[in-house]
Amino acid sequence: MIAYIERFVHENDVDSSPDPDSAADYTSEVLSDLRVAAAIGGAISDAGKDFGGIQFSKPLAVLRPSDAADVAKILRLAARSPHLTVAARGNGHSVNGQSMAHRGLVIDMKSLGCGIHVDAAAMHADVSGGALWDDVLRHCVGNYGLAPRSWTDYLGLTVGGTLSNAGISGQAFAHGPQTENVTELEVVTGNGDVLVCSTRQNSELFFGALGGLGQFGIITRARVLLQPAPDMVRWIRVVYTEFSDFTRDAESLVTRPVGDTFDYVEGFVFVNSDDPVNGWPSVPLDRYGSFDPARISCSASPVLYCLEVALHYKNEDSPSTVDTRVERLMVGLRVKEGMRFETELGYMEFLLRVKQVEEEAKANGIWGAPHPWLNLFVSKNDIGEFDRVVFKNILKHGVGGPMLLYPLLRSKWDSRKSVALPEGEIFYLVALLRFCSPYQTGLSVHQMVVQNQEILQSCTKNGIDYKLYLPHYNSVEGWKRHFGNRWTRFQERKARFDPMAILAPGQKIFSRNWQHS
Ligand SMILES: Cc1cc2nc3c(=O)[nH]c(=O)nc-3n(C[C@H](O)[C@H](O)[C@H](O)COP(=O)(O)OP(=O)(O)OC[C@H]3O[C@@H](n4cnc5c(N)ncnc54)[C@H](O)[C@@H]3O)c2cc1C
Repeated sequence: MIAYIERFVHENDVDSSPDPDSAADYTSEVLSDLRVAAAIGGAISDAGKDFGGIQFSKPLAVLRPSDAADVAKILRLAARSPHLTVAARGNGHSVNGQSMAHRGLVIDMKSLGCGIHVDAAAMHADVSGGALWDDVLRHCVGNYGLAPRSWTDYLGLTVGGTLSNAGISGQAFAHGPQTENVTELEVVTGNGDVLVCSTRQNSELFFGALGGLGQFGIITRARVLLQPAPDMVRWIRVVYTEFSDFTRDAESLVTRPVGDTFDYVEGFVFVNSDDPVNGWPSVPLDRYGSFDPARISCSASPVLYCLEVALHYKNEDSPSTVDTRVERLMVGLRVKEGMRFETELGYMEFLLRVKQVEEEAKANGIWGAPHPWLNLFVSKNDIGEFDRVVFKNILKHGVGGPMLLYPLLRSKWDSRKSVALPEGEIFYLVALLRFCSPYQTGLSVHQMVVQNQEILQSCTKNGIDYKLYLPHYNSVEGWKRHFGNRWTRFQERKARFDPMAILAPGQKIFSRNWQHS
């Protein structure tokens, strides 16, 4: 049964966009067909905004289904209208309106509940598409001593939301993104069919939905692979002044055989200054650590680089065993004296590390402020040029937040899935995680958006091979360029699984009458 519906009342609605099929009237019909009482006038403004805080929309209603059958019912009813669209909203942590449905229906995926069922013998968990990853972590580790293999840095995201993109963090070099660590999905297609899919069953839907930007169906369940959870983590940062040293060491670590390298490899770029957010103070791992700028040569560039690695271990491992393993893995890395920082913490604490940042940012009022983030995958061949043009020039003063930079391996990404990647085996994630402090002087939100465009234009001008991660374009031409020779396959999957283009309108890829235009 649908658990609850909130419906938007267009009071003082000055929106002049066309409403060709009297969508509001039609929604009333849909709601009455669902045979549930609509809570009219409830606040649904949350569904009209997202973490990015740049795009806003006015949905007609927010629906809170309790299972896949309810979701199917909503989609079948929406299909009876020529214009109604439906967006699955995970935790709304998109930054460009991707989980919105302007004048459409928004499904609150969290209403499906966590629904986490672990099969310890088979080493997997069946998890609701609306479950948050931090709930998955707590349940699996707390009750079974098991954990998913691949994560995101921040876990306040839903399983369906990250699987619709990729889901990457410092484990992805070894295990692939989260999309490579699920073996089965239950998906409600745009046709309103509830299908179980895997590499062997309904495989086209399985490959399409993973990284599919919500275009082919709504993921209501995912089977997530598990591994034994460690107890503790040794977390290390190493600072480099030379970009080539940083990339050489990072690439060396991610290309070593699994078991012969760290369990987690990431990195970031920071500003060579005392700026508390972008500069030296952002490096030490604990409050007692300090960064000694005297160790940085006067001729160093305006930005510096930090490799970040972590090693898992068990409580029963002696400190000397852990030290020996760490030092063996550090051999060959170009670590300068005084430029290594480290700490030890519990595995759960490590995976939940961004939660603390969230709490502090909420207290400072910057969590709720706009986030004009830009995420890119840049080919290894062009990352040196990217560093020269973007980090050392356009971003030499930072972005008011982390600038992540770390290598990933294309061979860990199944090309049958929907994610678009640049050429070559090694490519880099570049994540410009901009935060706007209400109290800080610096670029305005608009200027940050313009700077993002400037970065992309510079990439194009300099022939840099890149793809947007968490992509957004406002034109079909942009999407065609993004998918390149995979665009035809993407369209064919759309025609098969969501031919009326009901799903995920906030991605702005297809419109409801796309097959006739
Ligand atoms: C603070 C923060 C940290 C982040 N860290 C990382 C990171 O480390 N690694 C990383 O890879 N990403 C990261 N992201 C990006 C994040 O993975 C994506 O934005 C993701 O889509 C957010 O999940 P969500 O549940 O909020 O999805 P939403 O924003 O609600 O939805 C995203 C898209 O997926 C669709 N969708 C949602 N649920 C489903 C479903 N069940 N089935 C089908 N489609 C669905 C929506 O319609 C929408 O199009 C981060 C984002 C934030 C805000």
